[in-house]
Order: sequence, then structure tokens, then C-alpha cells
Amino acid sequence: MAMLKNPATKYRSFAPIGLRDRTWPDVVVTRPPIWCSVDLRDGNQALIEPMNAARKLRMFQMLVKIGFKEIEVGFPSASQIEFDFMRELIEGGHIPDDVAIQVLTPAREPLIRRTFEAMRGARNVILHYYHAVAPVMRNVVFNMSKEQVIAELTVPHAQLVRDLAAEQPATNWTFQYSPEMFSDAELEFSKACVDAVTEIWQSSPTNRCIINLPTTIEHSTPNLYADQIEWMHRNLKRRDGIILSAHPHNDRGTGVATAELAMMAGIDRVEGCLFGNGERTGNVDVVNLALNLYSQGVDPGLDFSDIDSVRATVEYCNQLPVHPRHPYVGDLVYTSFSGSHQDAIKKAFAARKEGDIWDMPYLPIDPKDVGRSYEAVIRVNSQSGKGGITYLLEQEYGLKLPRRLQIEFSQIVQEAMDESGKEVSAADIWAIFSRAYLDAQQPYGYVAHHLVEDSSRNTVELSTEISISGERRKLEGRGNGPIDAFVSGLSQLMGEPIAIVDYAEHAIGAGADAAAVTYIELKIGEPLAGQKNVFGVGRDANIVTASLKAILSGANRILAARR
Ligand SMILES: CC(=O)SCCNC(=O)CCNC(=O)[C@H](O)C(C)(C)COP(=O)(O)OP(=O)(O)OC[C@H]1O[C@@H](n2cnc3c(N)ncnc32)[C@H](O)[C@@H]1OP(=O)(O)O
Ligand SMILES: CC(C)C(=O)C(=O)O
Repeated sequence: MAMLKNPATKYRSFAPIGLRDRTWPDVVVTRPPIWCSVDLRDGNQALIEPMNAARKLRMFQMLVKIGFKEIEVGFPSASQIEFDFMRELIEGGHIPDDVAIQVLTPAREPLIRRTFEAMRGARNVILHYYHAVAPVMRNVVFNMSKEQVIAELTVPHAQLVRDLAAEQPATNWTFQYSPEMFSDAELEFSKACVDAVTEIWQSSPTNRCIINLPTTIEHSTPNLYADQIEWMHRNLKRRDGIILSAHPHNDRGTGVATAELAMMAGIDRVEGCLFGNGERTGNVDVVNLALNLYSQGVDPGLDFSDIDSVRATVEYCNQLPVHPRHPYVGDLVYTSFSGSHQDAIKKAFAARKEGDIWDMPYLPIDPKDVGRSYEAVIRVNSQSGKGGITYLLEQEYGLKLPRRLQIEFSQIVQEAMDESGKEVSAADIWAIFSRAYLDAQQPYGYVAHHLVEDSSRNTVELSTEISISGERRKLEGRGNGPIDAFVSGLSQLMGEPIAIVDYAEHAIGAGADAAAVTYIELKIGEPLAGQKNVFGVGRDANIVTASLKAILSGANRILAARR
């Protein structure tokens, strides 16, 4: 078997519904939908190993903490384990008063009765029943005409739901109906089923029911679903007595787009799972949806301030990993490896002022808002440039390298990465930097200095003790400052002219740990004009000592390069 040369012999394209006067493309969503988590039902039914009671309870408690007010907790008629979990939730007092639990049942009388049994004593319940409406299910599974589906599945079970609820008046019941495979069915037929249900339930603004329109299998582009939703939104009877809900799956990888366009087209409520767990390629990812809204300035009403702990709980309960590139949560999603991205992020962070609108290249939201740190934002490998390398040195070690030193040092790091082929950490970069600059104290090493200032002549006399390959030696020099005086002494020792091209210094650390770091760009040799600029770096509690070490570091590096 192989892919077909002409797939049209096996697959057909979806047909547009031809809604000419659609309004959804211009809608801007300014408020969140009502959220319903289906992690404990659609998510759970898709797991290799469904959750045990402990994992279910942990998931339920986390969903409550995040802020879900509607949680589909299971399919009580499926098994004794499911039934018992409902009883534990209700009898164990785990359900806050402002949370409604939702339970799913097929349109089958014994299963509906069992579902009501499981809900005895609950305060707020969404009783959700479904049957499929798509032609393939009518023809192949039910073997029923449209009329039979309505007469044998839709109507009697809507009546049964209504009647059984009346037997438990202490519970606040909300009824929900899903024409399963709605997106694959004829719109007129779905409408006929829904209208029959809302008539039986007498839906009205004071007695609203939920009509949930699933893309049970995602077969088309999201715009088509949006057209279907807008059509239903406009044509359903008793629309003001209906909370219109979407239940998108993700077979084509467009579950999030489907949900977003559906919200533009008239959807009031969305059902989905955390990080997109669920049948096959999953239900729509509610974290992704919620944070997409957040990134547009809309409070989603769900709290993902500690997104990593949400992920840890989801991975524990589902026993499935979340991909490192998963939107908003993956290990790598706030990380840039490539040089030009790193450079832009570094500059935008430097330009950003507290209170500014977030306008950060390559970062759709501030990682801090979801409990992530900037540490992982920039990571360095062979695709990186000086921006990322120097960002890490500055963030982690406080070094602010002058621009030409950034260029020089990034070549040294590149060589190290070309050799290893691996990512380098901030600690690796620091080690490379220390080896290349701070530890470059051979053959000339700093030992001590004594400085005498002659203010009447604006000059200084500097007496420095250095070691040359382990042997002590005194250098004397005079100049208009300590650097000038030291360069004059060193130049005599080396028998070559030395020119200081650039100088920069800053403090790092604070209090007793404070130190000065000095960067000196110099040339050594005859004639000076033809020599290459090289940097030396010195660090010391004393700023003059840091400068002298920087000059020696530069001289040693030049001598090493000549070997
Ligand atoms: C899109 C969705 O995710 S819908 C939710 C699906 N979730 C689940 O199925 C998980 C829980 N399910 C279960 O535990 C079981 O399937 C049960 C308890 C519901 C039913 O088990 P069984 O009675 O053994 O039936 P089975 O699982 O084989 O389902 C097929 C039967 O249900 C019927 N059926 C399928 N869907 C529906 C429906 N929505 N309404 C009514 N009947 C339906 C089929 O026609 C078939 O009937 P038949 O046995 O007369 O041919
Ligand atoms: C029962 C319905 C809502 C469902 O899970 C689906 O169609 O995917």
C-alpha cells in the first residue's frame, strides 16, 4: 500500500455551505467564552490507561483551581469505576457550590437512568446526552432514516431527561444536547433535531439549555465550521434560550482556529482539554485558546500563572508528555537559538519600559505572566550569534561587553561549538570567556603595583611588579594616568609600541563582593598601523588593578596568537 497518485478516487473535498452574507470575519472577540473542561471525559476516554480515582480527583481539583466552573467529570454509565468516582465527588464534598459537574450519556434509556442515579444529591449538574446525526452514522450504525433518528433517538430521550430531572428537584439541572458529528451533517437536519429538543425542554431566557455542536472529526477548514455556526446561530428556534457551545477536535491540526472562528460566529461556550488531550489528535487545547485571548488583551477567566505546575499535573494524570514545542507551555517555546532572533529580543528588552504595551519580537506573551523566567529565553548553539552569547553573559554574570569585544568573543565561542556540535550553557560561555580573557595571565602575570600621583604636573608614576613565566620583575613607568604609565613600562619591556584603542569598565556585584571589570582594546607591534586589535579583560576589586590585568591579558593573547 502506498499513497495514491489520484487521491480523488478515494477522498472527497468538503463542500462550502455558501453562506453569502456571513458576518463573522469582521468580529473581534472581546470576552472569553464559558469554558467547560472535558479532560475527565473526552480526555480520559482517549488515554492508553484511563485515570484511576486518585488521578481523577487530582485533575478535578486542579481544574477547579484554574477557574473552570463547568467540568465534564465522566460517563457514569460506562463502568462502575466511573459511577463510583461521581459518588466520591458528590459524597466527599469535593465540588464547590459555584461549580457544575457535567455528565455524558448516549441516547439510550438504561444509560440515561444510570446517569441520573449517579448524580443523586449533587447541587449543580449539566446532564449531557448525545446521538450522532451524520449520514454515515444514520446509514451504517443506526440504520435509520432522518425521521426515525428524530422519533427514536432525539425526542424520547429529551423527554426522558426532562422527566428524570423532575424526580430530583433538589438539584439545579441544566440540560445539554449534542448532535454528534454535527460538522459532517446536513445543517437543516441538525436544526430539526435541535429544535425538537429545545421544544421539549421549553428553552427560554430563564431556562437556558446548552446546545453543543461538535466537530467530532475535523474534516474541513475552520471557515466552513464558522459558516455552519453562524447559520445555526441565525436559524435555530428559541436561540435566546440556548447557550451555543462548540466542541472542536483537532484531526487537521486546526482545532484552535476552529474554536476561535466559531467564537466570532456566535458561539457562547467552548468545550476542550488542557494542552489538547482527547480522542485521536485531541480536543481543542483550552490553554492555547485562553492564552491566545490573553495575548489580545482579553482576560480569559482561567488562571495559568503557574503553567508549569499545570503541565506537571496534566502529565501525571494523563501519563502522556506535553511536547517541548507545545504553544505557551513547551520547554522550548520561550527560547530562541537563532542569532537574529536573539539580537532582536535583547535589543527589545533593553528598549522596553515598565508599563509599555508588550511588543516583543518572537515572544507573543511575557513568559513571566505564566510563571516562566527569561533565563530560558535565549539559548546558544551553532545557530546563534553575538547577541545571544552576550545576553547570557550579561544576565547570568553581569558582564557588559563592548560591541567589538562581542564580535571577537562570539568567534571564540563559535569555534568551541563547531568542535563540540552542542548547545553551550551560560556556565559554558563563562568558562570559555574566563579561559580566553581573565585567565590569560601567562607569560605576564600581575603581582602588585604602587602608584604615586604628582598633581602639580598632572602625571602619575607607577611601579608595577609582574611575573614573567613565574619570575618576578619590576616595571617603572610615568604617564598622564595609570594606564598610560603602565603601557609605557610594558612597551619598554617588550621592545614594541603598544596603543590603547578603546577602554571600558563597569562594576559587577555589590557591597563587599563588588568588583570592577575592565575591557581594553589594544594593538602591539611595529608598525602599529598594520596590527590587529585585540581585547584584554581584567577583573579586580581595585579598578587600577583591573585595568593593569586587562592590559596584560591583551598582551598575553597577542603573544599567544603569534606562536
Ligand atoms: C464522540 C464521543 O466521544 S461520544 C462518547 C464516546 N465515549 C464512550 O463510548 C466511552 C464510554 N462508552 C462505553 O463505556 C460503552 O460504549 C457504553 C457503555 C456506552 C455502551 O456499551 P455497549 O452497550 O457495549 O455498546 P458499544 O460500546 O458497542 O456501542 C455500540 C452501540 O451503541 C449504539 N450507539 C452508538 N452511539 C449511540 C448514541 N449516540 N446513541 C444511542 N446509541 C448509540 C450503537 O448503535 C450500537 O448499538 P448496537 O449494540 O445495538 O449495535
Ligand atoms: C459527545 C460529543 C460532544 C463528543 O464528544 C464529540 O462529538 O466529539
